Amino acid sequence: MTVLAMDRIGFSRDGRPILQDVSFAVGAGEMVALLGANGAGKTTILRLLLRLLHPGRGKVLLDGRSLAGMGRRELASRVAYVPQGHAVTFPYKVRDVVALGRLAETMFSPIVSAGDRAAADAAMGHLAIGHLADRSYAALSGGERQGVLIARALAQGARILVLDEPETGLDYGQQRRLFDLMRHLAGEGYTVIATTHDPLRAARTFTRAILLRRGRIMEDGPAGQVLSEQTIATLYDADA
Ligand SMILES: Nc1ncnc2c1ncn2[C@@H]1O[C@H](COP(=O)(O)OP(=O)(O)OP(=O)(O)O)[C@@H](O)[C@H]1O
Repeated sequence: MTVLAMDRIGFSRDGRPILQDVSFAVGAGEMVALLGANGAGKTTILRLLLRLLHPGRGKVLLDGRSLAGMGRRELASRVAYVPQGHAVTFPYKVRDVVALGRLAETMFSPIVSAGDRAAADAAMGHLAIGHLADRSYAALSGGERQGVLIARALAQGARILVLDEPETGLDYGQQRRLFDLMRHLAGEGYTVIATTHDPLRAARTFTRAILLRRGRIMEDGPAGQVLSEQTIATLYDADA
């Protein structure tokens, strides 16, 4: 069943088309890779899904309802963003970073309740990172940080996770653990949508790939089939 969809989306900046006629529908339990050359429009799609941008044409639909009329709180409880593992200078403990996911529920109240703490602990337990709870977030490795940011998204209560190049800066082992985790969550019915610059891994790991070329969908289908040598060559050859 479709949980999140784009219906004939068009988006321009300064009169320049960035996305044209982009349509797709994603169901629960799908793990979707969004691939394309630099500037193809991947991040723009993520930002539209999170309603950080508004489409010029078409609609983004969550459970069949347009995002346009949805409250910020409702949206945040359904769709969570996992940014690239960013560096922080403040000495937050991991538990506090995960509890920040509850801000969507507490409407930005600075008070984190016992319930919020319990949700944060549950999310860390779910991802088997409870042992990091009292560590400083700033002192974690890139892979550990990504795990914490995913826990924050789970603490938010969202079942749809939107990740921006989650493998960036991670070594091979950390990448593998991260993708295993994403696959595990998809197996539990979470919807995972991630941009990536690694077509070979996407072909092996994701259930589905959407290939974006110059703001249009070039291919959309089972990742292992869609990501052939030929399509990968076309996708990344800007002059072709
Ligand atoms: N704030 C902005 N103002 C003007 N143009 C922008 C802005 N953000 C993005 N763009 C343009 O929109 C197009 C799509 O950008 P987007 O970031 O979605 O691409 P991407 O596929 O995510 O690229 P990358 O792989 O480099 O992250 C690019 O041509 C980019 O220059």
